[in-house]
Amino acid sequence: MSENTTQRPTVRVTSEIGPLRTVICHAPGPELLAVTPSNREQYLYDDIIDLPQAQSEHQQFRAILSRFCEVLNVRDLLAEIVDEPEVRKFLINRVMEVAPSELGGVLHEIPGPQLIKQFIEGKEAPQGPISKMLHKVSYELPPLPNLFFTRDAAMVVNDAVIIGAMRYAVRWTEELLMKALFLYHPMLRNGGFIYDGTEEHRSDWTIEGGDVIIVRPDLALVGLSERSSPAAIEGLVDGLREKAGIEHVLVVVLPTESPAIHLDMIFTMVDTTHCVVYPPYFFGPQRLPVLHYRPEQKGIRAHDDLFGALKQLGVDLEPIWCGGHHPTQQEREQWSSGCNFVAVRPGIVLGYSRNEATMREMQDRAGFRIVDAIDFLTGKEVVREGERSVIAFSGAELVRGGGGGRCMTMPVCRDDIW
Ligand SMILES: NC(=O)NCCC[C@H](N)C(=O)O
Repeated sequence: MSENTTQRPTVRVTSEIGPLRTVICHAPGPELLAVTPSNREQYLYDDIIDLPQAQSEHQQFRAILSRFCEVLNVRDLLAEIVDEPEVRKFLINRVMEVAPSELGGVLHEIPGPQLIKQFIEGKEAPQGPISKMLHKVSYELPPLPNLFFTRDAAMVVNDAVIIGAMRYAVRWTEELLMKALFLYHPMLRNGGFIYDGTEEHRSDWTIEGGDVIIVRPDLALVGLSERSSPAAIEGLVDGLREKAGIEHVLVVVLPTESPAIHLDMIFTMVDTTHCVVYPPYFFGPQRLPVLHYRPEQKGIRAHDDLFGALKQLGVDLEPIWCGGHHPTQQEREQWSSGCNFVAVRPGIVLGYSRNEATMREMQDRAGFRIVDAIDFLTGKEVVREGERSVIAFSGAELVRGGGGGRCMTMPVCRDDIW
């Protein structure tokens, strides 16, 4: 196979909002059925998802996206490369390191589509007498119920790629699937890895995509969160400068105990001039500290709020308050991914319709038109470029997985806007 880094890159992301051209998603599948009330915490779930309902919500989400860009699916992309001996060997050997079992030899013999199915949906181990008696199931290959949050296990920054170093082992196989795609898939040629989480399993060296936000080609926000650690962020910044031209990193320091696992659960950009935020974390005495890190100078400077720090770097962003101005609604809607929008054009974003107070705020304070997903898909409502709109889709089941529109998309190509 030809090397994915020797030809001109096909991936490029220099902002959060530039016109989206290509995005990677994963339609939730039977892997979600592995989650039960007794193991949900281990699988990083707050609740149990109804699969058919989640699938239909996700289908609607992808249908909206596909009106604006090419939507690639993890399964299809893997299917297109898995029969290459090098890819198959990479996947099987590396997955066996993460989840060792007797299966290795068997996996080499099974057809490509079945192999991918087992990697994603997992493979139950035969029940022994104790498991039978105790009504327990174990897995030889772990299922990946968080894979539909494609944002987290890989990130494109400019022309280069970060492979996540996932905080919890239940998401480690996701890193490998993503790495295989960026290593071998001809549609995903890139400028190389800035950081490769598959080589990094120290528990205090972790970085996940929900914590990486590209504001400008030279400026990234990184959340220091439950999921992304100081050591990994420090390890990342030199690579961000050398491989991706990032000169400024603003580290937003989230509290250790937080309803937000990632930065993108409290902050997303929705236009060149606007972002949606969880107010208590940015305004008032509980606001989060921000550290300005300049890789080139190795220096660090503390700021006491994000907006001040951004202004000093020439970024003037107007915050829209998630949940509006009522604390109860702010908290409720933050929980249901009310800050978590994905932009398909500057000023055109997708978000969960249940977050009504946030939507009203976007309408009243920033002139966003609220467009119902069905009306958009049936052509009853048209979204025009240059006219601010939020396409509101239902995600009552999807949200139980712990994320929203941004979490469910990994942009691989956006037009530059600055
Ligand atoms: N960027 C995001 O916030 N992604 C959501 C990930 C949810 C998933 N259940 C997790 O806990 O990892």
